[in-house]
Amino acid sequence: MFGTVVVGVGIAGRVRIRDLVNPLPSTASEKMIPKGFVSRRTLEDQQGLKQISLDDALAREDIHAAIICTENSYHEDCIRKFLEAGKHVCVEYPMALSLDVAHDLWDLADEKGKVLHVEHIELLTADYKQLKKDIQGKELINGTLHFTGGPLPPSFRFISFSGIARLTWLVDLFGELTLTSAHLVEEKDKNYIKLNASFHTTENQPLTWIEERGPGLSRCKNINFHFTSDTMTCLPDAPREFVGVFMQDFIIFSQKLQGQVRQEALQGEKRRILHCLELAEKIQQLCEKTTGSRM
Ligand SMILES: NC(=O)C1=CN([C@@H]2O[C@H](COP(=O)(O)OP(=O)(O)OC[C@H]3O[C@@H](n4cnc5c(N)ncnc54)[C@H](O)[C@@H]3O)[C@@H](O)[C@H]2O)C=CC1
Ligand SMILES: C=CC1=C(C)/C(=C/c2[nH]c(/C=C3N=C(/C=C4\NC(=O)C(C)=C4C=C)C(C)=C\3CCC(=O)O)c(CCC(=O)O)c2C)NC1=O
Repeated sequence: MFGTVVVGVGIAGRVRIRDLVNPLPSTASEKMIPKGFVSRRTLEDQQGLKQISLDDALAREDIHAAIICTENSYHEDCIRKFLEAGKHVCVEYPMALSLDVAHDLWDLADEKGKVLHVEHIELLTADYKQLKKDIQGKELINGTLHFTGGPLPPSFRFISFSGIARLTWLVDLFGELTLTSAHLVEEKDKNYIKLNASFHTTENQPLTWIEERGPGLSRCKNINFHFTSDTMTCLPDAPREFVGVFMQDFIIFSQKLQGQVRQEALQGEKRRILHCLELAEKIQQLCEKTTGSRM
């Protein structure tokens, strides 16, 4: 049994509390025992769960794992504290805001012999699983993934990190990428931002990622993938799965704690996460170079 706390009570944190309090019967998630939640604010009970202090969460011996759902700017500090206290960690993406920090945190997890799991629910949606199946075996000529969404607060940090889910899609679909260019358009007074990043696949085929955020833009992903066989211009519309994406991720985390995930799978996942963070960092550096300012 693994005593577990949720840290950070925003949209993701509330969903995590829901899943922790209602594990899916006959899955590894049943071994996770809710012990409370941690927040910088003083909050009333959440879905029957009590608030506890960060210090208590770190010190208590009946707490073995933390699910970190704070804004991106707090991930590093939170992960470090829980790993140092000898707890397993599940963190919402992006795990860190630089490649160095990410390496450092994995090293700390290894040193402590604890699981460091990074949520990537974008790979668990029914639509994505269908897309991956549909693309299998096709030869890419070129492609674009264009995301739009509402503005994020500054604590979600640079757009290539807050939007790492789109990068993760491209890498999971087409393999490791090489960045060829990155360009940022920002209209701060309008709360509008647009990133345009270009890559080559290992086969030298071009891919473009556009991440656009501004008031009135609804969450949407547009694809335009040209293959030698055909062209895909919309996402497949797969029926919703019975088990929600955050619950699927919670089960994977629980399986990792129980030693039920193979080493090769863990290593592959870590390699993908680090590769995406490396690309995100290179995009940030290139954008800062071209605008000449830190963002
Ligand atoms: N919402 C989602 O569907 C997903 C979120 N994530 C990740 O989860 C993390 C958290 O994202 P969200 O929960 O969506 O963000 P959010 O803005 O709802 O919550 C983020 C943090 O803000 C704090 N917070 C919220 N309202 C506050 C207030 N009025 N005063 C002080 N603190 C407040 C919460 O305690 C929480 O720690 C991010 O790293 C994000 O990238 C990842 C995948 C999906
Ligand atoms: C309605 C308002 C709404 C908000 C404010 C929201 C926030 C939100 N959703 C995210 C990802 C995500 N959010 C979802 C899904 C959901 N997330 C949800 O809050 C709900 C209700 C679903 C619906 C099932 C998924 C699958 C991702 C992963 C990235 C993606 O594929 O878009 C992220 C992480 C950063 C990012 O990838 O953009 C944020 C901040 N999502 C929303 O849908």
